[in-house]
Amino acid sequence: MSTHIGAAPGEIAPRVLLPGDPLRAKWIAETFLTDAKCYNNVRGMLGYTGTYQGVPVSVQGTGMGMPSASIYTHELINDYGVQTLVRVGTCGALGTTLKLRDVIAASGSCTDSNMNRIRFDGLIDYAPVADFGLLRAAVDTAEARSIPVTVGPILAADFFYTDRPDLYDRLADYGVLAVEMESAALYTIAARFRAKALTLLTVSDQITTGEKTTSQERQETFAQMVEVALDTVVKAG
Ligand SMILES: O=P(O)(O)O[C@H]1O[C@H](CO)[C@@H](O)[C@H]1O
Ligand SMILES: O=c1cc[nH]c(=O)[nH]1
Repeated sequence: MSTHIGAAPGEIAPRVLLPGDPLRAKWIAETFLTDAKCYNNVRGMLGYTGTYQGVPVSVQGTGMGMPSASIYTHELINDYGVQTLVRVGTCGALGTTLKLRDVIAASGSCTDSNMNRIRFDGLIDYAPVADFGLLRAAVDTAEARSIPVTVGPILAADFFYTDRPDLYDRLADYGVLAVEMESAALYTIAARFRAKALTLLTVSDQITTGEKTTSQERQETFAQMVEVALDTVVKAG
């Protein structure tokens, strides 16, 4: 086992889906995977491995925010040899174009986090980006399933409750689609260790209009995003 994951060697598949919510991990495993077995309950951060279309796939909760997601990403890659990581998260849509339950594929991730400023001594604004093969596979897969997906940059924020909503308006002016809290760390750590990563999101909150989905819906729905993620890891993992 690693410091935060209780799996034995070989119990985690090379392809992993990453929801922030551990109970979404349970729902995904029970709903979409065949013969899913729980391999982790350390800190209640549930992880499962099963098969999808005959291919081994794991699903691991990461918690909320970049420090937590960084721990799971680092250990999955370095302690368990995971090669392909697709986040399946929720987000707040910026601007007015995207609606509740729309699906986004994050081509790149802006961030207000200090993590990469520390990594690069504050001298470089590193640009965390998705793996192109995964992004292309996700777009193809969504098209084959007739699921509309919007591709573009997002913001990975350290704040859920922000004091600076004006910055969200400015980011929307610059084409940033949505805000969530993990993608920049996922993309950066995957790049550092030569793994492949992508973030898929479903709009759970419309920041501009104030519309929201329920916590039950955040935990146990958003099937279209999960189907695209599973097809993507099987096709391009
Ligand atoms: O639904 P998840 O995957 O947790 O993602 C989003 O939801 C949480 C905030 O409610 C943050 O983790 C944010 O990134
Ligand atoms: O507004 C939102 C919704 C989901 N996740 C976030 O980080 N922000």
